[in-house]
Amino acid sequence: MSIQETSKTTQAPRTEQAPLLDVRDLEVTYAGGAAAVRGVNLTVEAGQKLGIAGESGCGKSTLALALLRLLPAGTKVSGEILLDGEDVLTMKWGRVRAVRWAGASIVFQGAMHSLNAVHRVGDQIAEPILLHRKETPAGAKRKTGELLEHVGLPASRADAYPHELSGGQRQRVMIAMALACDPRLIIADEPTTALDVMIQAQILRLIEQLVTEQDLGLIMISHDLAVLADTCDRLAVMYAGRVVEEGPALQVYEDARHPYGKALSAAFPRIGDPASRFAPRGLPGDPPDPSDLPSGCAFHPRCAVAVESCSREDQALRDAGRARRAACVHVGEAERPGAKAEAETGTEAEAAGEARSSTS
Ligand SMILES: Nc1ncnc2c1ncn2[C@@H]1O[C@H](COP(=O)(O)OP(=O)(O)OP(=O)(O)O)[C@@H](O)[C@H]1O
Repeated sequence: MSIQETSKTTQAPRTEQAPLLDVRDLEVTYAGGAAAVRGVNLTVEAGQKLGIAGESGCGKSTLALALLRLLPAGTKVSGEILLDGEDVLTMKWGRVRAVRWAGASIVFQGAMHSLNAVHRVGDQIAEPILLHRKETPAGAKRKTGELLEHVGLPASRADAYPHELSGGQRQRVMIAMALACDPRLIIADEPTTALDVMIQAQILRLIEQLVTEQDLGLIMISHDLAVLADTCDRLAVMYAGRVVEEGPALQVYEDARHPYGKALSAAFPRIGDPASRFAPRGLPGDPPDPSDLPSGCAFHPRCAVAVESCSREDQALRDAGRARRAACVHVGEAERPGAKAEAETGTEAEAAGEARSSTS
């Protein structure tokens, strides 16, 4: 699994070993002009777990919704979303509806809002099985019971209404529903938000177990880098609609190369470092308005090490060592002509940034 910066004109050949999901140059702009996803490239192979992290508003959910064409009418979407080699963006609607269950399915946060309060959970799980798998009612009932047991609930819970289940049980139902038509890819958008830590850990282990057993691809979205580092193989960090850093999950979490990745990671307690639990650091300022993005690198107004060119030029993802890639002028700068002078300015900017944050 990797995330790549490719030129808009470059089309990688579709080979027999094409990844399960191959997203190329994805751009999403909402009707009001918010550029929520900008030039995202990513791939997910079967059996792999990609975490997508970033502050609220950086475009994580928009990316997830775009993958299954769930965005509101009037939203402009361009690029390619190849699921098993088939472009979701150019499919006919009938095919999109089938792909939403059998190709890839989403587990949303807050199961109470996603489940229909007036229908038994079993009927809600059975519905896509009847519709897309064309099972008989008896076959759909049997499969529903199997799915519930698979996610750790007794088959008899099929008769329960959502309000009769705990938050963790409801989220298990959502996972069973996502698995109803045997998808190849699961997209989990903050699947454990609003659950207590013990239940959160159980749900994360369940998702991991199902992905491994069934050789599924997983995209897990969260603002919690620590949860993603614990669950996923790889991590992509988004800022203002772009992937600014990606690499092996633990390495990105423990040693991010992009100043935003570093700041995000510093905001969480370190595994094995109890002292950090009491000293998580915040990032001054707010993410930019996607309808009015800063010029150059969108992170430069908040960046403690920004140099003059950062307000003019955005950077592509580049090799940051140890299989990581980061979109920052300082990454790999030793080899770049003129880097020394900019780095010195950066040191001054860093000092100024520290002064700013210590006084704020
Ligand atoms: N339907 C919409 N119409 C217009 N703008 C939208 C819409 N949905 C989201 N946005 C904007 O797009 C940007 C990205 O939002 P998105 O929900 O994808 O971010 P996110 O990273 O998932 O945030 P969160 O973690 O809070 O869910 C935000 O600035 C948001 O206000």
